[in-house]
Amino acid sequence: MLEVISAFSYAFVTALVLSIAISKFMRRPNVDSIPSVGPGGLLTSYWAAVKFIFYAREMLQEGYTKHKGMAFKIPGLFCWNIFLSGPKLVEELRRAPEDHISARERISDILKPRYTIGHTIIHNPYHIPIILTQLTRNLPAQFPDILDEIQASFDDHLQLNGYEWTSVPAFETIVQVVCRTSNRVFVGLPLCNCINLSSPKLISIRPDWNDLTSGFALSVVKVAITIDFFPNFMAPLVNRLLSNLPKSVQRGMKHLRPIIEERQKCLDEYGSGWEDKPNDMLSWLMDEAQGEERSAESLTKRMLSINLGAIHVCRRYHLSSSVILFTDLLLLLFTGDDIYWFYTCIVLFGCSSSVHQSTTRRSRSHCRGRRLVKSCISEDADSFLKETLRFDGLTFISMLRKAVKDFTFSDGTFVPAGCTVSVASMPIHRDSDIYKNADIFDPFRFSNEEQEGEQAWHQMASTHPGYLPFGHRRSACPGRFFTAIELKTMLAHVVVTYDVKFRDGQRPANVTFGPANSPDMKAKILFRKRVV
Ligand code: HEM
Repeated sequence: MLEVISAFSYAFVTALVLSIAISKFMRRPNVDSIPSVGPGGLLTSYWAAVKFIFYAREMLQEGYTKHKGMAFKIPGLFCWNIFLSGPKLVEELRRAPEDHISARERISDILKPRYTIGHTIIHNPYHIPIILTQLTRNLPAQFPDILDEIQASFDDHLQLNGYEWTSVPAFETIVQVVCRTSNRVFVGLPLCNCINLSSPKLISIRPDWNDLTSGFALSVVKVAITIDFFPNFMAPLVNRLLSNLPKSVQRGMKHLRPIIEERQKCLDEYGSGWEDKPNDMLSWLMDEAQGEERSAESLTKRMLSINLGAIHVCRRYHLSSSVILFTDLLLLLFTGDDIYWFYTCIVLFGCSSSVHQSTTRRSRSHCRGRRLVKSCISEDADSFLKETLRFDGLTFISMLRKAVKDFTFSDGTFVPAGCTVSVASMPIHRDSDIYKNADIFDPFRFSNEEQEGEQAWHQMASTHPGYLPFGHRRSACPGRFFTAIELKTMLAHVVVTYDVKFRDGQRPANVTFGPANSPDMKAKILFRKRVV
């Protein structure tokens, strides 16, 4: 009897999902004039949509090769996905008005902010100019803290025993390091001791706050994905059953409320004359927040959302992050012996391996600190990261948008309201008309003046129609300057401080899901203290 009931439930759920999918499909706008990759019929297009989950790279490459400089489309389960290629269309997409082609609407479709992070985060994004300007401007002042936190968090999470090799999960370790480093800049040391007048005893809030911020991103994404599978009218119910936003906000407020209240007290008392005012994200937010946004609850939601962008967002939704990039970079660096040695020599000893041979142990360790700082800002480190993003792109597409009104590009490509539009960035990054030897990983491609180095866009954080990991111009990632410094410092620290290898010397294969491409999240790497 139980078996019959369970078979019936499966059949019911399958029928429900299929009928929702078919009804959404039937309402897909007509985009017949745009060439398709894969079949486009009522049922066959489902095959193409499923194929895209496993072969996105190949399908995007096929579209790019056949329709370079134009638009092409690939069916999704519920809508047509339109992809653009070529600098002209990329520039037009960037210039398209937000009320026609909207980044906010697309991100709302993806993250369901009404349910997951709060509607106002998307519709009153006052934190974005703060990330872009205040955070970026303060990077030199923040650098000693960034370096200090990176050193401390690697120490804490690797737990090395003398010079023995220790195996750690790469992704989880990097999540912890990025989480701590970002939050050192976002909210300062565990307790803002300069202002906690009522409780001089320092109590570390860090483990729980770290736990919360690193877990928050994942839970937001899970809820958003689940809601996607239900019709709109059921979203509030699904959300109520699954969402832990209220709990997360309460948990976050336990840590942030006392800090916010103390800071507010000092602001009221000293105003602009408050000499010890903390110089961090929380303070900048408090300076700019208006009305209801000033409450501890709203500020906590805002801080959690900034963490969501900074730490790790979702593979499933083609949003990449510092964590995935750094894990990928580590795997690349320590797979290729040549790359590793060349890079190590540059970081430790300047530019050539002959210097490496001749440098004495004493002078090596003496130079270490200085070199570390120097290498963080070196063009080579920058080029290394930029090349990793180009070559092994964490997603195959960029500039995710949704048409909220019909829009026509200058070449006549007509995008009806409701369709999604993105740029096929992976084939652009591997286009040999843009990059010499595009299929070769050349860590110093952008710092080598004879190649792309002479062009204005050789820096990791600069954007260009031929380089799109952060989007392009106006709505490009505001945290890219911060992430560049954070990751270069992490890279230099790892190379200077540790020897790293895989257990069997083999890099585990990347995992792809639709247009998302990430290193194996379960990969383990071995660390040991570098012998000097
Ligand atoms: C390797 C690291 C990172 C990558 C590859 C990355 C990539 C991106 C991309 C592709 C976008 C969308 C741009 C567009 O729509 O055209 C974006 C948006 C965003 N990123 Fe990042 N990001 C990274 C790190 C960060 C960090 C560290 C922060 C915060 C400090 C951050 C905060 C944001 C925010 C708030 C947005 C939304 C901007 C908006 O809606 O206008 N990101 N990022």
